[in-house]
Amino acid sequence: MNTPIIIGIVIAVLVLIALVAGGVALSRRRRISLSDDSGAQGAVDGTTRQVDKSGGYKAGSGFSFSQGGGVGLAEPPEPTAPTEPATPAAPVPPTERTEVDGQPGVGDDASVPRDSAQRGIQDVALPADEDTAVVDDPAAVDDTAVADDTAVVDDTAVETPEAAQAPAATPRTPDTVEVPESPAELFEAPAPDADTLPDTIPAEAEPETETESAPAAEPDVAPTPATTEEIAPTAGRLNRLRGRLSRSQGAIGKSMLGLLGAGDLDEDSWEEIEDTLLMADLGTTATMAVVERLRTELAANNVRTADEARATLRRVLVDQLWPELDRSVRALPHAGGPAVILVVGVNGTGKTTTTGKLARVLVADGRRVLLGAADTFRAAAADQLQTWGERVGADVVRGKEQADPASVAFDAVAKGIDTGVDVVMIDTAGRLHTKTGLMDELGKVKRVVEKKAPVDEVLLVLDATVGQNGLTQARVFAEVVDISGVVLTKLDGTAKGGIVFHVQEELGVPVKLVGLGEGADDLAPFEPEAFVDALL
Ligand SMILES: Nc1nc2c(ncn2[C@@H]2O[C@H](COP(=O)(O)OP(=O)(O)OP(=O)(O)O)[C@@H](O)[C@H]2O)c(=O)[nH]1
Repeated sequence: MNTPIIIGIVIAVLVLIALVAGGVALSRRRRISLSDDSGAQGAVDGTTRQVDKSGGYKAGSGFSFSQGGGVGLAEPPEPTAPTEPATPAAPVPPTERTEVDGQPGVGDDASVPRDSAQRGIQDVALPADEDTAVVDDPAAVDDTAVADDTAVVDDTAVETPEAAQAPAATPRTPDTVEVPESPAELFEAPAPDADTLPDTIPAEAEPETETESAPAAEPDVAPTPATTEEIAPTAGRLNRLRGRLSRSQGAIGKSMLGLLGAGDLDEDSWEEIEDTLLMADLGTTATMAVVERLRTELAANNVRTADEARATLRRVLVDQLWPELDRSVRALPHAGGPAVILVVGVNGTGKTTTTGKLARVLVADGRRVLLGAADTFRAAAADQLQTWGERVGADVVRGKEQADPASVAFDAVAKGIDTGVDVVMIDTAGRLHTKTGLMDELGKVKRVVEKKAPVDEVLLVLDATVGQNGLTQARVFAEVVDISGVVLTKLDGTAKGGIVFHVQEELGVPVKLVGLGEGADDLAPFEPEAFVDALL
């Protein structure tokens, strides 16, 4: 063989080797093989972190409360403009009801309410000297939104409390509360569901009739009974919530880890991963972001083992939950007045239950809590709240059925200032005959309360089991009031825990609390790391 032929053969072999090597590298970038190396020490990034596989949600640090500075009204309602999320999501204009699954929508009611015909928004009397505070802030009042707000205010109708002189509220430990020695006691005697508790409202506790012309009577404050149920220490009782996210764990965590650990990740696998996330209700934006980051990180970090993949998945999911957001509930008193929390949402999402559960946590924390039953739409709602008040050791201000909710809310805040409580929590109505009626009423409740004290926190309660409809509801509420936090309830009853990602993405507002059951202590602070650990 002559030399040129030998050189040609060598060059051909070299080219062939280069092509094969290039092909392998390319295929490795597109397909990621994972071996089951769960016993191996050392994970990606050199850490040796052991991931909790128990599926337990451990919000070990308890609830975080802070002082608020007041939450303003949302921008004057642009009828079709959705609230701008912090991270731009595909703009979806608020629509009328879109769901077809029979779940309640904003302003819907399953049956025609018995008082729908005569119900309207009534005028509430306000002190004259405080009117200017609101008039000064044109954004705070949109009288076009509340048709009968234009009526003349009767200054005599509400006694003006000495708000400025109200003593600064100091936390105290209620002496009627017995704290159990061990959280185990709570397992032995779970709290009954509020809905199933007997109606304990005595006949004489029925509120006085409120009329526009008559001077407002002292708000009807339901007295706290002498003894209350035992309240669990918040830190210990959160252990009870272990396993409540098991359905979402199966749908997100197990599915994702199964796919990532199955071996070669080709395009079909990535499509399956995408579908898994979408089916768990993460929404398109969060799903695409998670998939994109997973692809990049798995390739860049040369992830090869299932443990490494799990660590990567955990990091990506936690980051997508915006762990840097402030999730403290603004429930601490300030500047001589109580914190004011407005609890809003459609009917049946768990507003009253959440109000009761949160009041329970606050009371256990040594705070004095006053509850305002501004859901005057149905008497049972106020009764339910009053039952909660009795359980947790909080007074309740309520009005007559069909009383103006804004008036009840105003009375509650006034009473809270007078009596020096730490926090006033106002439970609002979740239904009216029309969406417009509900929103007008809610906007008015907030504006009227703000004549007395700033609203520190507006908690939107969403039912995690209703999926996309919850987002539609959320957008409608966000148009009317500045939502400062979301409470996602019934996460125990759904495999779609991914809604947490979607809600935050959509509203740009942090999920602060999660409801994980019907029990009095089944409310937990939302912690991204603990939540993701519970899923994986
Ligand atoms: N499984 C589960 N059920 C919950 C949770 N939170 C609330 N519920 C239940 O949901 C139902 C409705 O709760 P409510 O608190 O009455 O809801 P609401 O929003 O106040 O309803 P309206 O007063 O009609 O506006 C009750 O049976 C609660 O026990 C939760 O986190 N998990």
